[in-house]
Amino acid sequence: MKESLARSHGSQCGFCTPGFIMSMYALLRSSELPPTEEQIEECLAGNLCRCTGYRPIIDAFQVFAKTDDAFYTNTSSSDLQSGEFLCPSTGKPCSCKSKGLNGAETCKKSTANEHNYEPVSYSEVDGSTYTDKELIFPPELLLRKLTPLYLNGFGGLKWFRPLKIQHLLELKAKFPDAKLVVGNTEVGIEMRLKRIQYKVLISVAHVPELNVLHVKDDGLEIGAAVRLSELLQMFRKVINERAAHETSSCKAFIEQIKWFAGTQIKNVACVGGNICTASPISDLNPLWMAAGAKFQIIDCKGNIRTIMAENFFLGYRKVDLTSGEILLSIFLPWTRPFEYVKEFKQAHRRDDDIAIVNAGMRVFLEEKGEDLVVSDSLIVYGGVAPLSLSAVKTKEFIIGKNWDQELLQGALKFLEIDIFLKEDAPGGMVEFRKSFNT
Ligand SMILES: NC(=O)C1=CN([C@@H]2O[C@H](COP(=O)(O)OP(=O)(O)OC[C@H]3O[C@@H](n4cnc5c(N)ncnc54)[C@H](O)[C@@H]3O)[C@@H](O)[C@H]2O)C=CC1
Ligand SMILES: O=c1[nH]c(=O)c2nc[nH]c2[nH]1
Repeated sequence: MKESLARSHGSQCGFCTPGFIMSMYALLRSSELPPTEEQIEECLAGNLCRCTGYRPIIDAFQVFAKTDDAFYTNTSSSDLQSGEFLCPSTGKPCSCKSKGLNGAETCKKSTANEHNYEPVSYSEVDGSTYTDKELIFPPELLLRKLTPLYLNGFGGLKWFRPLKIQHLLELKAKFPDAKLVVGNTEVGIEMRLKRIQYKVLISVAHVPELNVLHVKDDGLEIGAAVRLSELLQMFRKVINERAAHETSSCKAFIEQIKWFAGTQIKNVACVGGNICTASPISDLNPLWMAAGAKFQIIDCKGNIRTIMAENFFLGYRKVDLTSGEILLSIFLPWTRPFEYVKEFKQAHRRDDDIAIVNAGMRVFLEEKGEDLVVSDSLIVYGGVAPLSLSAVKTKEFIIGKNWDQELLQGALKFLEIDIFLKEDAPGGMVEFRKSFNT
C-alpha cells in the first residue's frame, strides 16, 4: 500500500499519509472479498489531505479493488483461453499473476514502466501469495470479558461504565446531572475545546438494552447506543430482505449516513448521541422526524414513555428529557405502499462536512380514482432555525391535494413562509440557504 501510494505521488507533506494507509489497511484486513472501488472511496472519506488532492491517492488504492480486467482492454474476458490472465497494466494476456510482489519477474510491458512505474495486480496484493496472514484484530481483545468500571480522575471527576440498565438507572438517580457518553464525538469536543467540566461521566456504550437492533413486523427497534456503522449495516440488510415499499425510510437513512461522517466516526458515534445533542444541523434528526419515528424514554425508576420524534426537539440543543431521563431506543416504522421518504443535504464539500441546509421529507399518497392524493406528509429542514424545523403550513396545504405540478408550485410558496430566514440569521449565507429550501 505504501509503495503504491508513493509511486502514484499520493503523498506530499506526509502528514495525512499514515491515516490514509491505516484506513485502507483496515478495509483490506476486514474484507473477506476484494473491496469494490466504491468501498475504497467510502473508507477514505474520513481522511483529509490538503496537498496532493485526492486523485493520486484514490488511484494508488484502486489497484486493490475488485475490477473486471476486461474493462481496461478491447479484449473481452470470454476471448481469453481458459486459465489465461489479463494483465491490468498492459491489457494483454500474460503470466504476471503468478509472480511475487517484489517484482523481478512481474510484467514489464507497461508503457508506464518506461517511467519506472509498475502497477501491482490485485493477485499480488490481496495477500493470497502470503501464507502467514496477519490477524484482523487481536481476538483476545474481542473475547475479553467486560467488567463494570468506576474510575476517579483529576479534579474529582468520576467515570462509570455500567453493564446493566439497572445499574445505569441507579447511577442516574444518584447523579442526575451525570453526562452520558458513547462515542464521545460531542462530549469530547465540549470538554477539550469548550472547556466544559463534567464531574460525572457514564459510559453507556455496553448496556445491552441500549444496544438492541430488532427487526419487528411493523418496523425497526434501535437502541440509543447503537453505532451508526451498525445501523447502516442493518439498513442495508433489511432493504435486501423486505418488500421494497417498506424500506423507503431505510434507503433515505443509508444515503444520509453516507455523508454523515467518515467511517472512523460512524464506528463510534451512536444514534442516541446524535438525537440528544439536538444540533440544528444534525443530518439525521430531520429524517427521524419526517419518517415518523418514535423515541422511548426511560426514567430512573424504570418508567418508560414514548414520544414522536417530531415533538422531541424543543429549542436550540434542547430536548424533551428531564435530568433523570435517558433515551432508551428509537422505533422506525416501515413505510407503506405509496409512502416515500427522501433525504437532502447541501454542504461545502460532500464528504466530512457539516450541512449548510439539510432535510427529511415524507409523503403518503392515496389512490382516488385516477388521481394520487396526499394523505399524510412531513417536511423537516435543518440549518434554517435553532432546531430541526417542521414545515407545518406546507404540510397543511398539501394534504388532500392531488400530487401534481400545481401542488408543487403551491407548496413552494408555503415553504417560504414556513422556513423564514431573517437577513441576520445565525450561520449567515441567508440567500444561499433560502435557495435550498425551495
Ligand atoms: N453529520 C452529523 O450530523 C454528525 C453528527 N455527529 C455527532 O454525532 C454525535 C453522536 O455520537 P456520540 O459520539 O456517540 O455522542 P457523545 O458520546 O459525545 O454524546 C453526545 C450527547 O448525547 C448524550 N447522550 C448519549 N446517549 C444518550 C442517551 N441514551 N440518552 C440521553 N442522552 C444521551 C450525551 O450525554 C451527550 O450530551 C452527536 O453528538 C454529534 O456531534 C458527528 C458527526 C457528524
Ligand atoms: O449535528 C452535527 N452535524 C455534524 O456534521 C457534526 N460534526 C460534528 N458534530 C456534528 N453534529
